[in-house]
Amino acid sequence: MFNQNKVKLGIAPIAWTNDDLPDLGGENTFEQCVSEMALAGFTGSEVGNKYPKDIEILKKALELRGIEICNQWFSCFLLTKPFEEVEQEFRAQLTFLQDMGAKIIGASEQSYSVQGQQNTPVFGQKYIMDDSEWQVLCTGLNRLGRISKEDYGITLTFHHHMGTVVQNPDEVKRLMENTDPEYVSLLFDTGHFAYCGADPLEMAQTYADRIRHVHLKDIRSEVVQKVKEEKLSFLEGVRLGAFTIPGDGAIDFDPVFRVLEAAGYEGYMVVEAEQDPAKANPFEYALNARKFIREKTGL
Ligand SMILES: O=C1C[C@@H](O)[C@H](O)[C@@H](O)C1=O
Ligand SMILES: [Co+2]
Repeated sequence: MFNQNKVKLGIAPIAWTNDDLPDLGGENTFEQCVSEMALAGFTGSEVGNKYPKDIEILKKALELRGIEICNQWFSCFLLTKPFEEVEQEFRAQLTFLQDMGAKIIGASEQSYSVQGQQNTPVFGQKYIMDDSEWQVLCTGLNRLGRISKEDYGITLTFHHHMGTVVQNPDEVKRLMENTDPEYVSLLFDTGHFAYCGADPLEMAQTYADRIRHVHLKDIRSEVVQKVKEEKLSFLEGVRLGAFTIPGDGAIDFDPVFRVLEAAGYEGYMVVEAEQDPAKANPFEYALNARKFIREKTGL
């Protein structure tokens, strides 16, 4: 059994409004989004573009609904920007997260990423780092992780992601082996592992002791196959429904939950299932995801 007091459930606003494809759910308001998250039984949220920039307004809106910010995506450009520039942006985001009471920051290396390019195929076009770039990335992440831990009390988790320099299992392995567990943890995203052809269960088993944040997303295999065959971009795949909520796709979540449970996982598990809200009603899917997690974990 998961420890009911130590494991919390969140959901990402990306199912209501997709920041990478703003026409998806552009009509959904911030208030609708956070109200439906709470109604569906979630207590945590990540941060979307529609969230109020005024921190007091944001805090009040979340408090009214019993929701807290549990993580926010951070785009690192360690390979292509001076470290000091990355550090400055990182500290600004950490200041916000600390103010919001969050304990996690989810970093992704976005240098050379094709994830946001509408017309670049996501399979076969990703950038491969050379040895010196690996060195820059791992050293930079260790430095950022130390800053977030020691100056802000926030854990840096690294988000492996389709179309980025750290996508495949061998890349995640190299990153984990060459970063300090004290400063760099793993943001385990079931959907991104399954999408690139990795086994989320094997990844959970391998990195159980490094996982400090979880994104629960499922994939529709036939859509991922189409993305591969027709050389589509990551975002075209999102529009077509490559991702969905846990329990609605190809991933067997049961053994994954058992591995996290056995490892004594503590922290947030966040449903993150970006798809077209016109086809997949976000409130309905949030309710279904919550029900699925309750049935599989008792949480
Ligand atoms: O954590 C994430 C943040 C999104 O912006 C991203 O594209 C999505 O796929 C994801 O896993
Ligand atoms: Co994710």
